[in-house]
Amino acid sequence: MTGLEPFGARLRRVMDERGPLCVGIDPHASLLAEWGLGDTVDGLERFSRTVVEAVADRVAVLKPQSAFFERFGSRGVAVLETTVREAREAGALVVMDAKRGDIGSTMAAYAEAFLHKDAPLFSDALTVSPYLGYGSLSPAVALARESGAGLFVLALTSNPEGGEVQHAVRADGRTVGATVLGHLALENAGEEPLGSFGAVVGATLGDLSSYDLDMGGPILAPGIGAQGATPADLPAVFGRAVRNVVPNVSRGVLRHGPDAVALRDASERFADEIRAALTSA
Ligand SMILES: O=C(O)c1cc(=O)[nH]c(=O)n1[C@@H]1O[C@H](COP(=O)(O)O)[C@@H](O)[C@H]1O
Repeated sequence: MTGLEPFGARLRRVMDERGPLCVGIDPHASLLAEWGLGDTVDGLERFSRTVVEAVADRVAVLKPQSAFFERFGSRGVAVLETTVREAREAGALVVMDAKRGDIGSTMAAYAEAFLHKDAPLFSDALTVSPYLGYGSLSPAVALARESGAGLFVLALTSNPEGGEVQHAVRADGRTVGATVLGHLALENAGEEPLGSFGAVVGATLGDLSSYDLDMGGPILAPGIGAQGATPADLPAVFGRAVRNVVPNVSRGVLRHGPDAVALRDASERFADEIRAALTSA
């Protein structure tokens, strides 16, 4: 299989051209209602298309949250396929937020579903959970390398409950989260200008100076906007690794719809605030 150029290289380029913002496509039932849309497949389709038309030609990354599409069954998944295709055609990279993770042999099938270049849901990268053991992700790592796709592996998540697993200290004295970051550093070794194997680290987490976040790959940083973090927090949370951060905003942008201009303006405001925060870092 001839793959695309590696995800990390493609991501670095689009981040340099457009800035690093990732807008999440999270069609919550409450947002569909606020937009005056039905909680229906038609509403889902109009919501997703509006977001793609408003911002896919200007942000680096769009991140559809699969659950909000799966909720509608096969017709919702069909909308997800169209959303991914149209976002990619407009020049954004698509991170499929499906947070898959399973025993290795099943993980191979999840990888085929999202990371095989001929799959209907092929995406530039996929969020995955390493909490069945990092090694269980090997089939996804292998297929991502072959396709020129990437992974974002949950390391230190934005939700307060995550700490009981991720900050837990192993027998060797390292935390579970640091162990995940260590695995990613090995995957990305020697990859220039940026590796394809990223971590998810919440922008809400405050001081992370005890973690080595500089692992050669991108860091997807959700939590800005609705979860309380701001672009100004990024330098303090991520330190030197801030140059590799892809900050995600979902509801903070989406609540400005359904007007496309208002959505675009909201996304530009976050992009400007992120640029200002990174410049001062
Ligand atoms: O993997 C993710 O994207 C993710 C990881 C995490 O630790 N926290 C987190 O909020 N997310 C996702 O990021 C998005 C955040 O949405 P907002 O809080 O509306 O900006 C949702 O789609 C979450 O599922």
